[in-house]
Amino acid sequence: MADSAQAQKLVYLVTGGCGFLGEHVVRMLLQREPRLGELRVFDRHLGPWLEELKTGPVRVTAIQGDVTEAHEVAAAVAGAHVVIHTAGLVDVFGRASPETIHEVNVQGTRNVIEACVQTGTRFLVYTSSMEVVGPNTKGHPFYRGNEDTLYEAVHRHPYPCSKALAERLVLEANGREVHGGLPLVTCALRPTGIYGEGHQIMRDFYRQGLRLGGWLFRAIPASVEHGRVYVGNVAWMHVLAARELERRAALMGGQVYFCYDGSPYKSYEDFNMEFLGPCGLQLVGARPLLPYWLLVFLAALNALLQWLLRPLVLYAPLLNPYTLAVANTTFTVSTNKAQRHFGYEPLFSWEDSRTRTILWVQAAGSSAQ
Ligand SMILES: NC(=O)C1=CN([C@@H]2O[C@H](COP(=O)(O)OP(=O)(O)OC[C@H]3O[C@@H](n4cnc5c(N)ncnc54)[C@H](O)[C@@H]3O)[C@@H](O)[C@H]2O)C=CC1
Ligand SMILES: CC(C)[C@@H](O)CC[C@@H](C)[C@H]1CC[C@H]2[C@@H]3[C@H](O)CC4=CC(=O)CC[C@]4(C)[C@H]3CC[C@]12C
Repeated sequence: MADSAQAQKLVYLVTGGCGFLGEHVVRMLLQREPRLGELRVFDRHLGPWLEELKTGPVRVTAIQGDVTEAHEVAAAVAGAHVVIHTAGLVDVFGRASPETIHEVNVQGTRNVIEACVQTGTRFLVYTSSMEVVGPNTKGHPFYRGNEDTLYEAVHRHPYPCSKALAERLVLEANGREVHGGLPLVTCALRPTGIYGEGHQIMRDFYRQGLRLGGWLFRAIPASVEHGRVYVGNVAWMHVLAARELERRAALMGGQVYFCYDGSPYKSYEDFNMEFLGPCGLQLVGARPLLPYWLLVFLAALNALLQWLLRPLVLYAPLLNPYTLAVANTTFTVSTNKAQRHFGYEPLFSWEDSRTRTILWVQAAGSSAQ
């Protein structure tokens, strides 16, 4: 990619490009990557909105494919200059089996790496997660931590296990020789809890509140802080990292970067109310209405019901032992590593992020009526 940016038009591939984050990455690339010649959008489920993107100056190629199929990945990667790998199974609610989560998140990532090596693609940005670090199974808080903070990352749940394994594969692949003899350059971005237009969990909370007459009931102490980051800023960090990865390969190659912005540090539920409150919902209780032991019991009951009902119907409520433990453990980050290494600054202010999200929730809610 050494030629001048204006002269050479580059080919980018975004896996998972029709997902919540992926769509924002696709749109951000089209708006803010002047070197883009072709944008390949690879996803198991292609969105109809892709068609509207095909009328612009950049060639947009929609590829329906599965990252667990190595040949499909290789065909999509061949000829790409940069791969942004966001595809994954984001499941902490027991919808998919542990085997499927591993197959998609780990083997799928392995397939992307091998495709880069075999076809000569040199730059790979991986969407990792805060969950690679924690919260751990011991409930240890991670308070305003950074990439160098010592923390005992202990996982049992399939999702964080798969993200940690995949991230390690990506970082270890940095420096491998690709077809053509040059080295592969990789980095991993670790977003905290992403919110914004298209966040299905936020929509589920909104609809749950509507069903309960406009009320949501506090389950987590307000003192438990959970890091959140606006999806537009996560997309921007991906675009910036992909752009700078060649020029700063020696500095960025094999590195991880937490991804966060100026969104306030609040409990998960209080943060959600920044958007659900203006949409008419109220959070009942200055402190949790139920004792923690009862929440633990109800979460375990949900897990039992999920197991019993699985042959008949998928029962996957928000409350389960894992989501309760994560929500109840402080996890916030504070770092400038991405700013120091590749000049990342949030593109959207907290006020702008909040307004955009509120407008989306209102539209999503009205469609739910
Ligand atoms: N949502 C969040 O709060 C966070 C998400 N992340 C990571 O960001 C990435 C994107 O997550 P979201 O946008 O939230 O999830 P999402 O579920 O909205 O998007 C994932 C996309 O990947 C696609 N996909 C899944 N399996 C596939 C397969 N086998 N082959 C091809 N495509 C496949 C899906 O169709 C979907 O479009 C994931 O890697 C996730 O681990 C990281 C931190 C926080
Ligand atoms: C039912 C109540 C206990 C309620 O408060 C539960 C909230 C719970 C659904 C969320 C609390 C924390 C969230 C996770 C966190 O943001 C980190 C994540 C990173 C990812 O890579 C994927 C999503 C998630 C696991 C996110 C999922 C939803 C929560 C567990």
